[in-house]
Amino acid sequence: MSFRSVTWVSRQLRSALQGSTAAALQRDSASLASQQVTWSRMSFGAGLAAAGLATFVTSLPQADCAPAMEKGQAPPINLAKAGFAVPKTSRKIVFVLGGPGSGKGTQCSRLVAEYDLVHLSAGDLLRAHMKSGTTDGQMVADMIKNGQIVPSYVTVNLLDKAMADSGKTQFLIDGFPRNEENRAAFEKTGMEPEFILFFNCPEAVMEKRLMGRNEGRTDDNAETIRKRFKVFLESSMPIIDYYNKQGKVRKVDADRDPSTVFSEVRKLFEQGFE
Ligand SMILES: Nc1ncnc2c1ncn2[C@@H]1O[C@H](COP(=O)(O)OP(=O)(O)OP(=O)(O)O)[C@@H](O)[C@H]1O
Ligand SMILES: Nc1ccn([C@@H]2O[C@H](COP(=O)(O)O)[C@@H](O)[C@H]2O)c(=O)n1
Repeated sequence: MSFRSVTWVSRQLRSALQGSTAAALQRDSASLASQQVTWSRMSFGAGLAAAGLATFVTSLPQADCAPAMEKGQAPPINLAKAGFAVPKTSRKIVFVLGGPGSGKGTQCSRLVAEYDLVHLSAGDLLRAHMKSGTTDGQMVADMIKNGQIVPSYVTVNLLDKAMADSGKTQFLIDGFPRNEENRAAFEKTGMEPEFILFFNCPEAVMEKRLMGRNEGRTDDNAETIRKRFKVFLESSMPIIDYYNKQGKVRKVDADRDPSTVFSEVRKLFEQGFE
């Protein structure tokens, strides 16, 4: 099914929006049109009942809808904020894997600009957590500085919470799973990836990129980069092999300029989830 295709859910939602209960949203027909486009791009269904969604949309507080509608955009919809939990099994997940500096984050940013996807970087979540002031936070800071993989209970909890808080259903999970422990812990949650987007890049290219990144990361230095490459080869590559045996890996040659890489990434996403 394609990312852009109009699904049962979006069709049901659209017809619900055209009904009398959507009167408040129909005040601005131009805004409503843009809202329909947005929903039709939310392609593969979340498996949520259309009636429930319609009730939720029409019960959104005006404060949430009005500003976005004035700009001619879709109103922000956060199912979690409205107490509407998305079942874990309805989540559509793509794991984004590749060596350190292969360009995962760069390509994820481009993907979220084009598709209705939430980008969750395991590394970013861990970096935010290390500032939490908890014992775990200090452990995470030490492990990142040494290029080690943080225990899965920390990372999986952070990812699960971020997914739930987003109120969305489609996710790019970048930099996870990094080892067998990560993979097994995620599987236990009942969620599974639709496919794996794998950025293949020579070490020398990745090293040059990381040394030039200049984002103040404690692990972007020659010594830690060496350790991260070792961990990638020894612990992360076997995970890519594992998914490859399941026919789930979509590989991209990442040693090209960002736009060329993205045109290939886009093609792989247009294949949808088979
Ligand atoms: N195709 C590319 N060509 C040249 N430079 C790139 C390309 N893609 C990304 N970069 C640059 O390389 C650096 C690393 O990219 P990015 O942060 O996207 O990699 P990453 O795989 O997410 O890294 P990490 O796993 O360490 O977080 C950044 O400075 C980015 O601007
Ligand atoms: N699943 C993960 C992901 C990351 N880490 C730690 O964070 C560091 C930085 O990760 P990036 O994806 O931002 O490069 C990584 O080297 C690990 O220390 C992790 O433990 N588990």
